[in-house]
Amino acid sequence: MFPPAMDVQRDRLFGALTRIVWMLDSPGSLGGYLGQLGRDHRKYGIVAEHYTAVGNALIATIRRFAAEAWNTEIEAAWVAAYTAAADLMIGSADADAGVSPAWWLAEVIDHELRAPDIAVLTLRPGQRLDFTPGQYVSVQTARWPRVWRTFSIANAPRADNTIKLHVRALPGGWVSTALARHTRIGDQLLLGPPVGTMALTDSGRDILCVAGGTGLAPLKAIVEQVIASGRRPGVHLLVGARKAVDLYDMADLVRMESGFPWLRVLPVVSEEPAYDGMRGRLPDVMERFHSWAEHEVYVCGPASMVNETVRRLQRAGIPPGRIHRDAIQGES
Ligand SMILES: NC(=O)C1=CN([C@@H]2O[C@H](COP(=O)(O)OP(=O)(O)OC[C@H]3O[C@@H](n4cnc5c(N)ncnc54)[C@H](O)[C@@H]3O)[C@@H](O)[C@H]2O)C=CC1
Repeated sequence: MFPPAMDVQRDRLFGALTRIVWMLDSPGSLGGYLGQLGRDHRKYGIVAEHYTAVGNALIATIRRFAAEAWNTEIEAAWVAAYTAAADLMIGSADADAGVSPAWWLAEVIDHELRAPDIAVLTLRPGQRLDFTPGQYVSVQTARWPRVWRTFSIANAPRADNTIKLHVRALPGGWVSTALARHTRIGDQLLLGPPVGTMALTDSGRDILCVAGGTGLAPLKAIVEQVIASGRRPGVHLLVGARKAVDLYDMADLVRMESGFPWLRVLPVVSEEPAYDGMRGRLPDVMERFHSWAEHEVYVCGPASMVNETVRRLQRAGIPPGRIHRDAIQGES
């Protein structure tokens, strides 16, 4: 079910276990997370019996390495936690099976290399793909069977069911390089179900979006949704790139801006002293530019940039509930 190189899969399993243990005290969020995880696992062909096999192997492994720390009480706690998690995943996979495919076949209908390493792909899934702006999908290419990598959907839902992905070819990134450099119009890709919890809230507040690199994708989808909603909040979209040549979506963003006067798009370049526009690192520019104390804020990009930006927003007194980010597994 999984690719020969298991590094990413192992990280994901460990990440999921860690998250389950941390979230045991908040069953509501744990249920939402495991529900998505269960639906997402359908694309591997996983069925209920596999959960029993994995649970037995997992608990045997922990027992062995825990050595003297292990006792019947701990074993019972692990079995209860694993069983509850597996039941939630199986239940949501079963419910999903009645209404949605396990994966989608999607045709590449457009492929533009917008910067030396960045491509924007337009895909047409063969079946209806319902999603919420801000969500992401896992993608598999024919070049790398069973290797899935996640990319955010970069548009709000469209009548023709097409979606766009923003892909930077990373050094050593199998899927990202295949998508950016070796994929052509007419190729078929596999998509997993849309997942992720970053979504537009209904607060009516003005909005700040801070986008680093291709982290622009889900934020552009959210801004499109604001525009389509008919609401008129003020929206500031800070778009960061290291070099001006990496501002790969400006033509589209400027078009959006001219059609929606409440939107201001602010490109920021961090590593090109001669750049004739706003220069600096995103968290610094964000602080310099304005006070965002009353805004709803959405942040996406490299993990270090997101962490730093969120830290500064919290320091400025913005409550955590108004800061929206998503943990997305990047290419490795
Ligand atoms: N392609 C997609 O659909 C999505 C991608 N992402 C993530 O977004 C990231 C995008 O990466 P690249 O385009 O390569 O971005 P990049 O490395 O070129 O950086 C983009 C911007 O972030 C700033 N930045 C980078 N590190 C920073 C730090 N430590 N502190 C402050 N600012 C920093 C840069 O100055 C620049 O403005 C990846 O980590 C990817 O996993 C997240 C969601 C969706």
